[in-house]
Amino acid sequence: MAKTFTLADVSTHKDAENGLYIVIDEGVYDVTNFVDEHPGGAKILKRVAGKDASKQFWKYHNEGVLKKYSEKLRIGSVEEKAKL
Ligand code: HEM
Repeated sequence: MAKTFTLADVSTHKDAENGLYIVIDEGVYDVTNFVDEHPGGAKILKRVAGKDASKQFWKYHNEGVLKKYSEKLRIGSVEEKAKL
């Protein structure tokens, strides 16, 4: 969890081969193994892989969802954002 990523690092993880990472606020989440169980569907998650999906995430979920899944999916923080 202590790992820090740049947005450029995250952007290289946008397909099954390299894994699917998404950014929500200052957190980086590895959703590679979660896409197929995502209640909102795999397609919508794959579309934002490698990107900052904070805006989309907060449109459809609340804090409770993030808390519940953080332990399983969060792999680190975004370097640029951690400094803000
Ligand atoms: C770590 C990332 C994510 C997790 C853990 C997650 C988890 C969930 C869960 C548990 C639900 C079921 C509804 C609920 O309990 O609120 C859901 C629904 C949904 N999610 Fe996600 N989600 C993630 C990212 C995203 C992103 C990035 C998008 C959009 C690009 C998205 C779009 C949706 C949509 C459209 C629904 C259905 C909402 C509805 O039926 O009203 N999700 N997600």
